[in-house]
Amino acid sequence: MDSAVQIRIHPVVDGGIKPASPGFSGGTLVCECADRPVKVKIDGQVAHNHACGCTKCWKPKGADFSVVAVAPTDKVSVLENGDKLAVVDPSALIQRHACKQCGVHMYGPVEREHAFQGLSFVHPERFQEPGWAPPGFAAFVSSIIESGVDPGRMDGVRARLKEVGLEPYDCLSPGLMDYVATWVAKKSGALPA
Ligand SMILES: N[C@@H](CCC(=O)N[C@@H](CS)C(=O)NCC(=O)O)C(=O)O
Ligand SMILES: [Zn+2]
Ligand SMILES: [Zn+2]
Repeated sequence: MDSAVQIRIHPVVDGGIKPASPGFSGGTLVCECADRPVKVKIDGQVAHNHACGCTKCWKPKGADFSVVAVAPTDKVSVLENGDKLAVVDPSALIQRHACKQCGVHMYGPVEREHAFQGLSFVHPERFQEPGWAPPGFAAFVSSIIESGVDPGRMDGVRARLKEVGLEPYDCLSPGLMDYVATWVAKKSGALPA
């Protein structure tokens, strides 16, 4: 069997990445609960969508990666059943609000002083509407080993990511890393504000 076939990056990647709809103006994220699902509204398109291999981002069952993007926190609102939400790790930079019943992470605002302050991390695959911006790269790829992936599979995983057009990085993409470093340098005074 072709080894690529056995690699499960994520359902929205493995099934063929669908392009964004130019007219997508936002939608509603819905958790996996059949009863009283949590619903979160996002106004506008998401940005910086990517596959993330870290242990902290929510992954659907059987996937080695999450698919996660950002939206401005002021464009995020809980529509229904917010009483089912709880913050997974209050000490983390990203305050991931998960459904206590099904475990899906619904939104994760960055409130701390940070380059990403004012943004919320969301999982676009939970939109009930099509047309959201697809993932464009893969972040924290080596971190999938921390979830138990055999290190010997990494060459195949990286080859598969490249094959589907998701350049693999072991942290964020160079553009985002530069953005974060620039923010830090401006804060410390190493660069003019
Ligand atoms: N190797 C670590 C990496 C965790 C990590 O740094 N995740 C990134 C990408 S989501 C991050 O920005 N985390 C901030 C946070 O979790 O609040 C793991 O897999 O747990
Ligand atoms: Zn749920
Ligand atoms: Zn992550």
